[in-house]
Amino acid sequence: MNSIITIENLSVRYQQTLALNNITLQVPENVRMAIIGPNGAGKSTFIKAILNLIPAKQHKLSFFNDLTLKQARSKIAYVPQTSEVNWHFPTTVKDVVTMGVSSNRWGFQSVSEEQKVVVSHALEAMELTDLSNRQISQLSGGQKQRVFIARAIAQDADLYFFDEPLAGVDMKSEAIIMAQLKEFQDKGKTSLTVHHDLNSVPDNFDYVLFLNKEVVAIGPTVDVFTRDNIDNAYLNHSQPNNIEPSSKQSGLHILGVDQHV
Ligand SMILES: Nc1ncnc2c1ncn2[C@@H]1O[C@H](COP(=O)(O)OP(=O)(O)OP(=O)(O)O)[C@@H](O)[C@H]1O
Repeated sequence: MNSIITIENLSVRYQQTLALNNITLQVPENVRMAIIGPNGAGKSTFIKAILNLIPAKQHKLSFFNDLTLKQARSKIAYVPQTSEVNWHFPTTVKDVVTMGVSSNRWGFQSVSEEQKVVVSHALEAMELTDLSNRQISQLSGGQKQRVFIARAIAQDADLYFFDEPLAGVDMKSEAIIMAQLKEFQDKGKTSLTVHHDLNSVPDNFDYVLFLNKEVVAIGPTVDVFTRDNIDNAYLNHSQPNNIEPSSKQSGLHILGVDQHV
């Protein structure tokens, strides 16, 4: 198996909270992987620790078989939760997407004609062309998500991380985003997506990581997306005390599990 990410013994602690405990896993190349688990399971922490955005306990981590994060960084794109972005920053949709192609984050004057075409295609793919000159503060939730996904498309990475790209989005945006994940895979790329709707996992992801502070299961959707693993991830693990059940867990009800975590 060609491993695009190899992780050994990754643990993360925030003061009193052990967010991730001794994660060891491999992600194969060219999968469309969903990261699922209840609120507070450590899904966002997992992505941030892999990308060295937060400190983790001593562990081993390699990308594209044997590259360090520093060596692999130019091949990696990350789309954070929209809540982590300063939407009042005075900039336009097009300028944000242009950041995907510009090595000098704010030096748009250095963008070549070729790069402008890449930006234009990314805007088109996310159906944002008409909104190109709009300030990012004046976008709907779904449009905001699509702006950052367009930036990731423009980056032309090989490995993509999406943290809850469907949070707060309308159905149109959801369809556009899911189609884009498929397109990434068709182009040989790998994506890891924090996802909350269990019902839509089988149709949209071919690989699944069930996470609840520890790895509950990981593998092809057809093998690991089972009732037992869902129960193990959502019901059988002890939960952090500070987590409130939320609407994000509605997928559980639809699947017929009647207990809250
Ligand atoms: N900056 C922080 N300081 C302290 N604790 C934190 C911090 N960030 C996250 N945590 C805690 O770490 C645990 C894992 O959080 P994380 O956000 O990774 O979970 P998650 O699975 O992404 O949750 P959700 O589905 O609600 O987004 C939770 O108990 C959370 O409260």
